Amino acid sequence: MLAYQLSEAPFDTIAHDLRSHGICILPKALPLDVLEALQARLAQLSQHDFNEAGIGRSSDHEKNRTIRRDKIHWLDDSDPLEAKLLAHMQEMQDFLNRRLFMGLFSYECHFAHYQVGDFYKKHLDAFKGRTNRVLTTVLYLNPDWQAEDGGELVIYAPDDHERELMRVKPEFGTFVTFLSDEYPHEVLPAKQSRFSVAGWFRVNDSINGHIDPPR
Ligand SMILES: O=C(O)CCC(=O)C(=O)O
Ligand SMILES: [Fe+2]
Repeated sequence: MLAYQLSEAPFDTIAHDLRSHGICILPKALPLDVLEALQARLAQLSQHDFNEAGIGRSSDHEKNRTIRRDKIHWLDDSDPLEAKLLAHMQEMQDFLNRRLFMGLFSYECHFAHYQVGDFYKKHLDAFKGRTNRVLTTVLYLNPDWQAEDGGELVIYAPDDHERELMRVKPEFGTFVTFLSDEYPHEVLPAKQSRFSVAGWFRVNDSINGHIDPPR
C-alpha cells in the first residue's frame, strides 16, 4: 500500500474528540498490519460467508430491505486474521476506559459489504436506555475510493436529525467513532462494491435483566 502513514497517537485523538464532541473521524487510524490482515481475510471470504443484515429484532425481510441492504459477516477470535482487529479494539477499549472512565465491557463487530446500489437509511445505532451499545465504530477498507463512487456516510446533528453535519468518504483506513445513541447517520447508495467493519462497544447492564437485540 503506497503512502500509508499511521496518524500520530490515534487513541489519544479519539479520546480527545469523544470527550469534546462525542464523535471522531480519523483518516489512517489503524496500524497497516491490522488493515492488511482484514484485507487478507476479505480475500478468503466468499459471498456465502456473508448474510443479510437485520434491524434489531425484526425478521421482516421485505421491511428490512427498505432500510438496509448490506450483507454482513461477524468477526470472531477463532480466525487469526479477524483476531488481529479484535485485539486492537481491546487495546482501544482499555485505553478509553482508563482515559474517559467509559466502563466499556465488550466489543462486537462485523464486516459489511455494500454491493452496487446498496444503502442504509438514516438511523440511530442505539436508543437511550434501551440497549447496552454505547460507542459505534466504523472502519473502511476501500483502497482508491473515488468521489463518484458514492457510498458516503452522512452524519446528522444530535439535536436536529434533519441537519447534516458531515459526509465521510469510505476510504481505506478511515475510522469513525461516535456515541451510538446520539448521532443519526445513513449510508448513501454505493456505486462500487464497498467494504467496512462496523462495530460497537458495549457496557455490561445484564444486571438490569435487559435482553439486547440479538445479532
Ligand atoms: O458503513 C457505514 O458507513 C455505517 C454503517 C452503519 O451505520 C451500521 O452498520 O450501523
Ligand atoms: Fe449505524
